[in-house]
Amino acid sequence: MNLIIDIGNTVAKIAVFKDKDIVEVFYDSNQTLENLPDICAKYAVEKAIAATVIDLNEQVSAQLACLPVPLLWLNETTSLPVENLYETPETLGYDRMAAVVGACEQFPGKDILVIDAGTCITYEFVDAAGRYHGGNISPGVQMRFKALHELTGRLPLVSREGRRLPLGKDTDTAMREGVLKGMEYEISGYIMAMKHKYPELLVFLTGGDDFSFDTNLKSIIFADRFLVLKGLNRILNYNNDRI
Ligand SMILES: Nc1ncnc2c1ncn2[C@@H]1O[C@H](COP(=O)(O)OP(=O)(O)O)[C@@H](O)[C@H]1O
Ligand SMILES: CC(C)(COP(=O)(O)O)[C@@H](O)C(=O)NCCC(=O)O
Ligand SMILES: [K+]
Repeated sequence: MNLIIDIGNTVAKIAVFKDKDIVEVFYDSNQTLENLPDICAKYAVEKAIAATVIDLNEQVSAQLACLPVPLLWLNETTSLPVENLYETPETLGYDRMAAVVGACEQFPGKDILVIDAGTCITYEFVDAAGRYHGGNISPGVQMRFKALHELTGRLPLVSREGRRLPLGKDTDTAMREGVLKGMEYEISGYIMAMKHKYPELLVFLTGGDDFSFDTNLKSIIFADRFLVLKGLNRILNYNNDRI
């Protein structure tokens, strides 16, 4: 079995895979990886892969250093089943690459836009020949709400849940709709622009912040919450002989 560890800016995701299939997924603190000992005790793990977009504290580094199985760190030196055209592979967040690999595995030979809505929203493009062209980074939903509150004198911290109106009638509804509609327009804008350039485009939506919105583009959109984990699993299997 494979142990997959994806350490994000907000949450760590840990999964166990058997071949290509997810057996179980855990959400954990990125400061403690509390569930890791139990997971290792529960499953006959043979090898592991980890990707992180944060600097790990001593506790987490030590936990990973003493895993009882070989551990592959995903970084710019890792062999990948796609070609990486990012000009600074050493600064790339490898959760982005994992999502791309996960998408290519499901639809090889397709032009794909991957949208990952987590702490940040990332947009990645990989072409039908398996070349990752790069992509864009914008603020995630919680970050938008937090920025409006923290960088102004009078705006409260508004939560995503609550009354929605097409045009705000008070501060709460104005801010909620401003953030959520802004994200929806941003996401559908990317999809439309890329679809214009690549008519056969497929789109994957992933990340912890669920997004379903009205669009006539629905038929080309696949939602897959576990795309990064699946991509990491694919990369681990791809590197089987190298770890
Ligand atoms: N079970 C869960 N545990 C933690 N966060 C969750 C969960 N389900 C949904 N979320 C949402 O997912 C967001 C984190 O998304 P994620 O893609 O994991 O971020 P990152 O990779 O940047 O850490 C949180 O801001 C939260 O709103
Ligand atoms: C863009 C990100 C902050 C996204 O992180 P996440 O929302 O998944 O926690 C992360 O991939 C990152 O720190 N990237 C480094 C910069 C780059 O990819 O070029
Ligand atoms: K993200």
